[in-house]
Amino acid sequence: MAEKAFQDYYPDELSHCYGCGRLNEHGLQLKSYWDGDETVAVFHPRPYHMAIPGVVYGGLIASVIDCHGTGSASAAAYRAAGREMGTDPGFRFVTASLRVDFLRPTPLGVPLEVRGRIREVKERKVVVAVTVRAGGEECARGEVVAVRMPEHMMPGRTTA
Ligand SMILES: CCCCCCCCCCCCCC(=O)SCCNC(=O)CCNC(=O)[C@H](O)C(C)(C)COP(=O)(O)OP(=O)(O)OC[C@H]1O[C@@H](n2cnc3c(N)ncnc32)[C@H](O)[C@@H]1OP(=O)(O)O
Repeated sequence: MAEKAFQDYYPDELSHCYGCGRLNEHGLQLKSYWDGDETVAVFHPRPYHMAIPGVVYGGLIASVIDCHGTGSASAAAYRAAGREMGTDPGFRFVTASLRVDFLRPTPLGVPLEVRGRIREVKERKVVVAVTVRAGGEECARGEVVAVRMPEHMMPGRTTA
């Protein structure tokens, strides 16, 4: 059986995110995995993910960093707790802060390798450093501060 991506463990009601929701047919459907102590995702930008001809749109790059970071945060919290992903109670994270540095133009037409390194794991917060490479060259890097999703953000909850 093929390895499940972190995002494949998200419950249905939390699988509609534009960047990583497996149930969002219009979204990017990013898939992230462990690779030793790092996390990795490969994303193939479409021709319309364009900034200027030949160059990937920066917002797309920010989106893949964001969702790779929050997925990695969830996986890291499970690993730190010695638990299997998908077991209850769930470690669900949202983005508190997203920083992106664009180091050079990211070429369209080649896959992007997105790698995460877990910088910090606390009870409510995980910090993930992320790099984006195209054709082996680092084109962007960023940092995601992910915080445990507040109960009031759960779908169907209307009160804080
Ligand atoms: C099986 C797995 C399931 C997984 C399902 C997942 C589905 C995911 C779906 C896909 C999602 C895709 C992604 C998306 O698109 S998620 C959508 C975009 N994000 C949001 O809408 C979040 C909106 N913001 C909030 O709700 C609150 O501000 C949050 C919850 C984020 C923090 O609330 P609150 O402020 O009350 O938190 P705290 O006081 O307990 O602080 C806790 C720690 O966090 C640190 N901090 C806080 N803010 C920041 C900041 N701006 N920079 C740096 N650090 C910050 C803080 O210093 C503290 O650190 P420390 O002092 O402990 O060191």
